[in-house]
Parts: sequence; C-alpha cells; structure tokens
Amino acid sequence: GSTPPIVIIVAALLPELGIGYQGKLPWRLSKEIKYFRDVTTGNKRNAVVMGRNTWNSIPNKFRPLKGRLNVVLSRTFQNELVTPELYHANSFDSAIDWISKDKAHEIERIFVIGGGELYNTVINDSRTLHLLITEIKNNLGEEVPMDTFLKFPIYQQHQQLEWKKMDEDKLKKFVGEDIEISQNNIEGDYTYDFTLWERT
Ligand SMILES: COc1ccc(Oc2cccc3nc(N)nc(N)c23)cc1
Repeated sequence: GSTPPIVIIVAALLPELGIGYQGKLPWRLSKEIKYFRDVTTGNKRNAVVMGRNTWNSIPNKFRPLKGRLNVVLSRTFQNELVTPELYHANSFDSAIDWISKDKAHEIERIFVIGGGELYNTVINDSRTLHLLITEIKNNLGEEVPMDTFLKFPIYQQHQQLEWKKMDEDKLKKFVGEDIEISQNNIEGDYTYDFTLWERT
C-alpha cells in the first residue's frame, strides 16, 4: 500500500537546535507535552517511531505511548509485532515498509519522535515532507547544558532553502482545528512557538 506521510515532531532550543542532555529533555513544558500527545494521537490511528534509547528512557508506566502504534528501531531487533501496540524493526525502511503494508492498522500519519540519531537520519529521507518544530528560547539567554543537537539544514540563510516555515494557518490546518495552538508560550525560563516546515 502507499506510505502514510512521515512527520518529524521535535522541540528544540534555538539557535543551536539542542534537544537533549544525557538522554533527557532539559525542560518540562506542560502545554508543549500536551501538544505532542494530542498531535501524535490525532483522531485516526497514527504511528510513533523512535530509537531504542528513546524507548528505554520512557518510564515503564508510560509506554507504549497510548492510542498510537509504537514502533521501536534497533539494529539488533527482528522485525516483529510484539503486541498490537508495539512493533520492533531493525531499520527505518523496514518499519516504513511494514506500516505501509499493514492493513490491520490503517495508519494515518507516521510521527518520528526521536532521538537525535533518528532525527538526523530521517530529515534527509526524501519521504519526509513535514517538520513540526517547537522553537524554544531561553528567556535569560543563559547557557542550557545540551549534548544532542538537530543537524537540520533549514535555518541557513545562504543556501537555496529546500525547507520553508509555513504560516500559522497552515500549521492549524495540518494539526487539525481541535488542537489548541497558542504562540509565544511562556513556561518557566522558556518561551516557545509551534511551527510547521514543508519541503518545497
Ligand atoms: C524519552 O522518551 C521520549 C523523549 C522525547 C519524546 O518526544 C517528546 C516528548 C515530550 C514532548 C515532545 N514535544 C515535541 N514537540 N516533540 C517530541 N518528540 C516530544 C518522546 C519520548
């Protein structure tokens, strides 16, 4: 069957595009987590694809992420449906192939949810057409400890940009009208905006 749209969803600290420190998110932004849960859950069944380290750092009681087909990638996995909510795959391609063939689950969207290694591979996959990036800024301009960064070629001015940031109307249409989109959100030391980027 045809492959459902592949969407990267990530929250990153500008300008370096930091996303983590020692396997954890450096911030706790409650409205942002609600946005992540609501967008990836959606109204029809979606898949969330993640690397093994990301899966292992989700507390047991919160995994699999509920209401979504969880797909975990590891080079040492056999390709197998472990439970109706959990698929193991040994590559991104074999995961996409299985999801595309799997009629039982009619997946609407495939969300890539981390971590860094998977993000930096999937951004270069021509099948990835949408990025949902929560752009975070630190209000105090202080250094936030980070050790994982997005290598996304989208903020460079000089090169012919293949990625374009869409306006808020397109973001609202993409995530669905029942998702509350507020901008310039302030929580603790951070201010953040929800953005949608499309490959031209
Ligand atoms: C440690 O496991 C996980 C780490 C990160 C993760 O993804 C997210 C968690 C919380 C909020 C998130 N927000 C956005 N915009 N994107 C993600 N991928 C998020 C999901 C699981």
